[in-house]
Amino acid sequence: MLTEESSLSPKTAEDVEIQAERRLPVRIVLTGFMGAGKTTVGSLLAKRLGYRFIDADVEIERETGATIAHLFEEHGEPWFRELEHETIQRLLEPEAVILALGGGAIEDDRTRRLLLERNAAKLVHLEASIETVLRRCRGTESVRPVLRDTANLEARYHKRLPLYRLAHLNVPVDSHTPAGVVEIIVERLSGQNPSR
Ligand SMILES: Nc1ncnc2c1ncn2[C@@H]1O[C@H](COP(=O)(O)OP(=O)(O)OP(=O)(O)O)[C@@H](O)[C@H]1O
Ligand SMILES: O=C(O)C1=C[C@@H](O)[C@@H](O)[C@H](O)C1
Ligand SMILES: [Mg+2]
Repeated sequence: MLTEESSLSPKTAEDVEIQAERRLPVRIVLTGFMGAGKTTVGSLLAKRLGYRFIDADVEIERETGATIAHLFEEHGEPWFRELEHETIQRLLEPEAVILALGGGAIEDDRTRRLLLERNAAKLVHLEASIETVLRRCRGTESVRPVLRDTANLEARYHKRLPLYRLAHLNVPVDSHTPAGVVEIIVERLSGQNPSR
């Protein structure tokens, strides 16, 4: 005779996967250096899970009616970080959301606290090497103003790395396709393959 537990337990590998995916966090936030793939992977991950995808950079541009490059030039980076913090706080209110952060959001103390201490979301770091970042972002200086500061770019990368690594989950991305990165995130966050 089946015990209550065994009759309720999942029977197929597909059932196991569906149950595990139901345990996924209601908000997943992607962080990482410019070019790590936050926008690309975030949009795919949202489709995969049926969540809404939001890109903080795109929201800031939409709400201000100005490009990020213009905001940096006109108001400077500290002003931008303040606006970015307020925007992220607001964007984290709804559930079933994948939020791609701007590459520098992690530098702001209040943003880090919001992401790491309040348990509102799972923070996922897409970790790309400096070589990958430079290759993927080549020629995009007009839309990524921080790239123009070439003298400080490597130092910025190394200053940010330990901050990104505070994330709940770190995923090395250099040798994975965007779809591959999505599968790793789903597996890890649903506990299907926690050791990877
Ligand atoms: N896993 C990947 N493999 C190969 N190319 C990738 C991968 N992920 C992203 N790319 C490519 O790298 C470039 C940068 O990706 P994307 O814009 O998603 O990065 P980002 O982290 O959102 O950058 P930013 O911080 O500037 O917004 C794009 O051309 C994208 O197609
Ligand atoms: O790395 C950074 O500091 C930035 C990355 C982009 O996503 C934008 O948020 C902006 O260009 C700043
Ligand atoms: Mg992006």
